[in-house]
Amino acid sequence: SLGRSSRKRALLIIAVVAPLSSILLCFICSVVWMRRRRKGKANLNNQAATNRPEEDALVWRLEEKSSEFTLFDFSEILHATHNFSKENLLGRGGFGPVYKGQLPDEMEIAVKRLASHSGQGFTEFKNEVELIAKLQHNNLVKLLGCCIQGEEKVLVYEYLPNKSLDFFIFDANRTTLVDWKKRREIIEGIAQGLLYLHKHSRLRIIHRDLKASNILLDQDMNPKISDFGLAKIFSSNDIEGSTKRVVGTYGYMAPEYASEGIYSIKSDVFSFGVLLLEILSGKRNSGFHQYGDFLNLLGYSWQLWEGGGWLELLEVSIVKEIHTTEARRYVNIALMCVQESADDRPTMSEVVAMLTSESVILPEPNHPAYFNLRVSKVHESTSVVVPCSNNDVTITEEPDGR
Ligand SMILES: Nc1ncnc2c1ncn2[C@@H]1O[C@H](COP(=O)(O)OP(=O)(O)OP(=O)(O)O)[C@@H](O)[C@H]1O
Repeated sequence: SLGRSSRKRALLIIAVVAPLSSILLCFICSVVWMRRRRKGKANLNNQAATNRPEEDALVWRLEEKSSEFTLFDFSEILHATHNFSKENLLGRGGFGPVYKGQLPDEMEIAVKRLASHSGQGFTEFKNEVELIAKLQHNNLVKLLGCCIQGEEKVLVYEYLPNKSLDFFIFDANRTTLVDWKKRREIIEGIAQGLLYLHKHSRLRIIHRDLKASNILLDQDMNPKISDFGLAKIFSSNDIEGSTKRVVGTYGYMAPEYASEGIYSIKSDVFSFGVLLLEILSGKRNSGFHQYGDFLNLLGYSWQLWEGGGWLELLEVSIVKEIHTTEARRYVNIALMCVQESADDRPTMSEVVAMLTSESVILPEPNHPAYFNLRVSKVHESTSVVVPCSNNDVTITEEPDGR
């Protein structure tokens, strides 16, 4: 009877294990099949790609460089986004709409469809693809792949479910969802992401459009810097550039970049400083808001700093959570970042050191001339591209409404 019962048990185990292992086998086969299919499609896609040499070269380079990078077929993108349906629309940026999508393996994605009328479309797209494909950091949005087919240029990113930072910090109903502890983690995450771009990635990258709407939040509210289409690659000796076409966002641009088109890692530091003031205060630097005598947050912050009333700058919900010494330190760091002279601003390595160690002594920030400015026409928080002569100050017009 002992033998019979162990035979029974063996039969029972076989009855349970056999179907399970065949399900597992089917699953592995279908994953392999899907991968092969995608690779095959990518190759077909390459052959079918337009004959423009620039595009061909891009496709070739992508294939060679990054094995994790997927070249999607346009039909896959259409399927994932329900034909770019309204329901899937996440929002519109300076270079086109962004849609939520889902791949056949249920992975959620964000699909950025480059507007065909974007003046700098292909170049911006090409930069973005080339740059992000190489970057790996916890505080950067991951680019999963792209699709180039005829006039269609599409970027596929990991989907981040918690929207962007501006959605929380500038809305009185949501601002309490990000307490001081979370804000501190967000500030440090952004600083680490930017430091990686400036220093620790293989390339030197200047973001050029850092702002609250370009900070996306994952399921744990960790910050991820997005939108690298405007960034530039620099060789290790080249830390500054100049352009006749200023690309950035009103309110976040360093004075030398806005007026002369000069950008450097220090113009990113300026934008970081503005962002830091916004996170501390819950107020936008530019917009229709008026802060005392000043039409922007920078002037207002300087006024409070010099009068010793900087505690007033802080968002009311965080005032009770933050120690006065720590609050002063953060305002001090922010004001150092937005100093008028790029040379006076700290590097992101220094910023990270100041943020993470209380033993780092902070110098007093220099009083900038724009403290006295009454900026009257700066009012948008959307990326703009403005032609810029190296002699003229161009931030005088309102950007086009979209
Ligand atoms: N990876 C993503 N996951 C989830 N939502 C995203 C993702 N990327 C972008 N979005 C959302 O799509 C919208 C448009 O984003 P996009 O980056 O194109 O423009 P923006 O940052 O709002 O503006 P601009 O182009 O002026 O910088 C935003 O609401 C953003 O939150």
